[in-house]
Amino acid sequence: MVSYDEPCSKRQRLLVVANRLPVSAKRTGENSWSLEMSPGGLVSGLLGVAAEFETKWVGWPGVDVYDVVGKNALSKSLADMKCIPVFLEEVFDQYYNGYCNGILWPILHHMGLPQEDHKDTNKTYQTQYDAYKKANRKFLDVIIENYEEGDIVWIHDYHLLFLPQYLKEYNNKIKIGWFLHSPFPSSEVFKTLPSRSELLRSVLTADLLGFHTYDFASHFVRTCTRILGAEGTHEGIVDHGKVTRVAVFPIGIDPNRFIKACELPEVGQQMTELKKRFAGKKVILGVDRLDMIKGIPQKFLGFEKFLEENMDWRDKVVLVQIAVPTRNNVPEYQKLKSQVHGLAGRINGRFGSVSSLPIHHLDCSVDFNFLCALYAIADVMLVTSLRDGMNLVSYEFIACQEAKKGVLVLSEFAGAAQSLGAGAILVNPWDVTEVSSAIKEALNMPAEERDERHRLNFQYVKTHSAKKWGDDFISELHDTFTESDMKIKKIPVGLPQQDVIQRYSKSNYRLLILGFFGTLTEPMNNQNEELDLKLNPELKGTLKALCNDPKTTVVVLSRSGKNILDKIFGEYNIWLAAENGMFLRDTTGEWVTNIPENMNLDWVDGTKNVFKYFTDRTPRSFFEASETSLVWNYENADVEFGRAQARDLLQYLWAGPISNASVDVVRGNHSVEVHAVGETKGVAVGRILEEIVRKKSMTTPVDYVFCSGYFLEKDEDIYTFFKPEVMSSKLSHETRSKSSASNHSIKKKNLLSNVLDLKKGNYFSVAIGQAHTKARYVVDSSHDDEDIYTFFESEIVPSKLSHETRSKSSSSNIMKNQISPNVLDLKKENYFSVAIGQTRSKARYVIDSTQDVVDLLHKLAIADTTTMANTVSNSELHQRLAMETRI
Ligand SMILES: O=P(O)(O)OC[C@H]1O[C@H](O[C@H]2O[C@H](CO)[C@@H](O)[C@H](O)[C@H]2O)[C@H](O)[C@@H](O)[C@@H]1O
Ligand SMILES: O=c1ccn([C@@H]2O[C@H](COP(=O)(O)OP(=O)(O)O)[C@@H](O)[C@H]2O)c(=O)[nH]1
Repeated sequence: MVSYDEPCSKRQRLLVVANRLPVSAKRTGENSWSLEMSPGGLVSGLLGVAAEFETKWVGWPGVDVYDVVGKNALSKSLADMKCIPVFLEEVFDQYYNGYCNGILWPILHHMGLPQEDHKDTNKTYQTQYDAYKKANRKFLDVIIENYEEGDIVWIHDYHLLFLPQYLKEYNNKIKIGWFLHSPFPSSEVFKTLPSRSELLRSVLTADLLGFHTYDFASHFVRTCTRILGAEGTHEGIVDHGKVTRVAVFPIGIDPNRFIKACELPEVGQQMTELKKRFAGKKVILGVDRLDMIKGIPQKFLGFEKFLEENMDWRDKVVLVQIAVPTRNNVPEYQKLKSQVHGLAGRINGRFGSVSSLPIHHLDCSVDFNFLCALYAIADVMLVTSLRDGMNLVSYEFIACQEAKKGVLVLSEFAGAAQSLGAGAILVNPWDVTEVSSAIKEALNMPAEERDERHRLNFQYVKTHSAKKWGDDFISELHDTFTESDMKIKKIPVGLPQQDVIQRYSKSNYRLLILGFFGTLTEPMNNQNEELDLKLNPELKGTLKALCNDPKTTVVVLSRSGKNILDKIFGEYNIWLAAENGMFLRDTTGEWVTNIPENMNLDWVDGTKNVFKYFTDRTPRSFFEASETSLVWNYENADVEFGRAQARDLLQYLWAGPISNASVDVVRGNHSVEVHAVGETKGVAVGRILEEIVRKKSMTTPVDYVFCSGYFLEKDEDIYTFFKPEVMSSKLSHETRSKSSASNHSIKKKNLLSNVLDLKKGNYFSVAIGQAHTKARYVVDSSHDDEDIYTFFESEIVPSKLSHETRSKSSSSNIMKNQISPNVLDLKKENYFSVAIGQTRSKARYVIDSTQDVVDLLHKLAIADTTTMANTVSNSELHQRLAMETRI
């Protein structure tokens, strides 16, 4: 029975959340319940942890209770044990028997997804999945009721994959750890699971993810890279800029609990009785839940072969198998029971006699003391799991064998094989001959070898206890949370929408600088190649309204070529910068080139050949070529293969066409871009400002800037463009080499003067979904383009610049030095740079999704006509826009 220390205010509060509470309830009357310890290693392991913390358990009490009287009485009894019940009621069957144990369990244990039974429309994959989500919400509700600030929430196992996400949505500050007690399968197996991405993304919202072994952890990381396209690093998983720590924590037991139990007179008595019962025979012990993963049929087949081949052992050995009933309502488990009974009957029929049976099979659980007695008298422990998270039974056997020093025969597919492999005889349970030989070896093993093997294992079991496991996990969770908290402090804040709109409507001349790909395009899933890019239909009316507003100038900055931008934006009164500003188009549709006269483009043909070569050899990759840049994109290809190919491609490029060329190479998440030196979005903005001033006879200075998009780091100079330190920063080596650009700018100096009047709060740089950005704000998505945001900033001095980015940032600085003091009147608050979908941006603000930018643009489009712009619904906005722009 579980016991707990008295609460102590100094101890860390811990909410342990697992499907199963450590005690299971049985109704003894309307108002009364009896509680007994729940079976399974998860409970055993956690009992060793609970006393260290001020622990409360949240979980299912092992019974369905529907009546209020019963629920209240049970909750009260459980409260004494520091247990809080989650009543799963009508969702239980489809959640636990269905989704958890019928679908997830086989997948996690490499057993394949069962065929969906289409005849049973009440229990489909979808209904079970829905029940699973509902059950996770029920757990959430109970946690919310009991959560106190500062609590650590430690979630356990595959039953609760949605809980980290639900909890973070409720309160992002809750420290959440999640531990998987089962194995994690190879990505090829996990891939077969419908909703695989949703499940992975949810669990990745936790702060720390733990696995028993390195193999399981690396399977998980690899699955995330292959299925989500996330990045696996030494820290864990980086997905959309969010880092989730992944680490290995092998569980243990409380060894002293077993050692002490073996010293109890009552246990001694049981041991004597057992020895008497099996006198003259060696005892092989199996203790498993009656589960497919435990390989009980394989164990019996191995034992049968041993008896076949070793006649002299037939009446000198007995296999005692405790098969603890489990998940009785899952059809696969019912079938397994008949199969195991059939095999035991066959073997006993073949090799038994009137006076003795080779297999003693018990379909029941046994009490703790009797279990210890069994462990202590056994000569051999036989564990033949086909796949097992850890297998604590093998640890418990070792803890009880100080006197006897019996032999552990252990499946190489149990997590325990990694920790107890040195002392155990490892077997492949599928290989019946190997199991048979291992039994023989174990039974015949000399005492010295048994001692040595036992010593190794006992040492491990003693030192790697459940307490150590829990301490390690919680301390890692603390560290992870503190680190991520520190990182979060550097993250730009969410975009203050109301402020953006109010300042917009109060300003006299606004500049909206927008990225194209991923910002104004249709949602990313529908876009495979740049040639297919289309303007997000939701934005057509909005853009028209903004472009036609005489007080607003809209600029679209893109890596795309002139033709694509012309095709898409031809009808708009808009400024366009193609190929990252190498070409500019004003509102009349006239393009001007910004390519320096002496620009060397000799590298282009050779680079195209390399890109073509890799495109041919990397299924689903493609490349885009414009006059001054080339991009090879593998976002639709197999991620790992794409990354390996990208590394090779770079070797080819550096060894060949670009070895002496004046180019920048930018490695995106799923792309490699090569372009002529000197084009960043920051530089482009400088040129655009010059052109705007040249072409428009401006009487009012620009007093509001909103800048948002997915920008590569190199392009983030746009965010800091207006910051005084940057404007006055010393010119570096690279800047000097761009002197032609600077001369050009100096010539424009007078022309640009007095054109900007930007108060600090009127500048909004917004990264989409990035935490480390130069933009002032962030929204979320997947494309990889940044440097534009810092163009308008001045406090941010560019951090260490890579070989590729140095030349660009400096060239944008030179533009800033020349332009901004004269053209911009941008008080800090009047510049809004917004990065999309990134967590490492220099933008001032961060927003979660492109849709946030789309909605904001809708609101800006009508901001002058309504003071309620920030409160109207999207459908209302659409209606108003439709009227205003007659679309
Ligand atoms: O709660 P049940 O459905 O009856 O199942 C019992 C537990 O089975 C699994 O246990 C695992 O945890 C052990 C400790 O980490 C590990 O040694 C073993 O290999 C696993 O099978 C399951 O993961 C638990 O959630 C269940 O409670
Ligand atoms: O009748 C029994 C026999 C065993 N166990 C316990 O069940 C756990 C099994 O854990 P293991 O990690 O081996 O496998 P799991 O059942 O969790 O998959 C061990 O702690 C055993 O002491 C139990 O509760 N009742």
